[in-house]
Amino acid sequence: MTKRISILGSTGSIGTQTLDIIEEQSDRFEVLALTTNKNIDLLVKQASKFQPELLVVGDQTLEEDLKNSLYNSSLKNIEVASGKQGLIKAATLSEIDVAVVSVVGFSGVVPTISAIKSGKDIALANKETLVAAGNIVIDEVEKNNVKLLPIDSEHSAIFQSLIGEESRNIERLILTASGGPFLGKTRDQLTEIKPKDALKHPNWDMGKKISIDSATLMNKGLEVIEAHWLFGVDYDNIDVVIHPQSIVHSLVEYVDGAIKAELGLPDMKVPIQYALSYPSRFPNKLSSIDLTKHDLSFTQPDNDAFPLLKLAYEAGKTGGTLPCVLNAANEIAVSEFLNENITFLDIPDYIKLVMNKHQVIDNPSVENLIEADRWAREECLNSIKYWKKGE
Ligand SMILES: NC(=O)C1=CN([C@@H]2O[C@H](COP(=O)(O)OP(=O)(O)OC[C@H]3O[C@@H](n4cnc5c(N)ncnc54)[C@H](OP(=O)(O)O)[C@@H]3O)[C@@H](O)[C@H]2O)C=CC1
Ligand SMILES: CC(=O)[C@@H](O)[C@H](O)COP(=O)(O)O
Ligand SMILES: [Mn+2]
Repeated sequence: MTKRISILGSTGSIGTQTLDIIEEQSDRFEVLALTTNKNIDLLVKQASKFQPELLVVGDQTLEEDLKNSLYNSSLKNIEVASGKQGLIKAATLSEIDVAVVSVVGFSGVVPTISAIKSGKDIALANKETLVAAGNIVIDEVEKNNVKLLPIDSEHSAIFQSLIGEESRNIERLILTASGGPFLGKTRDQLTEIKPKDALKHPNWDMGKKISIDSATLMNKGLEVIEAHWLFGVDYDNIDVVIHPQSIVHSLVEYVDGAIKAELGLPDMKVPIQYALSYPSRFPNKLSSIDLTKHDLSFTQPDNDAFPLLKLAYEAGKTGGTLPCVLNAANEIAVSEFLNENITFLDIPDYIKLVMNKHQVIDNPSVENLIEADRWAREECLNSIKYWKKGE
């Protein structure tokens, strides 16, 4: 039977790789909806290849442009929607079996929760959704009895390492981190970092936001919180090790001392395909590794040069709206760093500033989270403006 899919964020790094897999396995999948934020040229190209029923552009001002691009073509019968409601529509289409959520940032929260409430399985790349709204997402997954399948490489590795095991036998999860492009540098050596240097990830070719998060180690902090919610493991039982080769994608240690892991070359198509084929596996010409050609090493993270990993643990342990605020302030700080309005070393300082001002709400509702996200973005931007004025 073919699986019917919506891809939220089809024009991004994960979205385009998901479509590559679907093209390679075209008898197994059917694409019913595709979404972009602004890249309507690529969206239309994707539509002509995959013939979905619905196209969505996140930026509402581009809805007319998208309609015009379709008007004089064989695609004119495709439905068009835009904005937040459009994303929800794509995530909840009655005919789909699974929503691939590969948008970036907090924009994934409401569509993901809506899809779960409509009984859809979720293939989740968008870690920010679990960071900001993990309590609600997991609640809804249980209530609606849907599958939440991780695409993030570390979480896919842990998910695979947990198959056949009882959760009470987990001693700890061990997330691997590449260390990013500045591994081994001291804080003093990070003062002159430019966005183009921070965007050069040593092992993975990814979107801009996650590439900067990898360079600051915030990506690993977000992944610790993501792992806590996905696998129900306490923060004290989640460790991070630096593994510069990104070949061991993460590990699980059990109470008897045995460790299970998933290994492979750094290639996101493997975890994407697994999320779509689960519980089965499909043969594919995906990367195969020659283990004799790789030395594997593991060291401790440097929390002085890269303070965001520790800060994310603190936010996760406090819980409530604090992880949502950490995420929102990070989204703003990363975007301001990419626009060269703040320095690389400013990123953690602004996030801490916003977190320190926040009044945490426990057991937040979706509305509480939307408000905390809005507040933290505004607070972070205002703090940046204030400090820049004083320069
Ligand atoms: N790339 C990777 O290898 C990995 C990514 N992830 C996670 O997957 C998610 C996607 O990452 P990645 O593919 O790299 O990101 P990209 O920036 O490459 O793509 C993001 C996608 O989301 C769309 N988008 C961006 N902002 C919005 C918005 N406000 N509303 C609606 N759509 C939006 C983009 O549209 P447009 O094209 O117009 O910008 C694009 O389609 C992130 O959460 C990331 O952390 C996890 C593991 C690995
Ligand atoms: C591919 C993937 O899952 C990314 O999250 C990747 O792990 C980022 O690399 P870092 O380990 O440098 O954060
Ligand atoms: Mn990852």
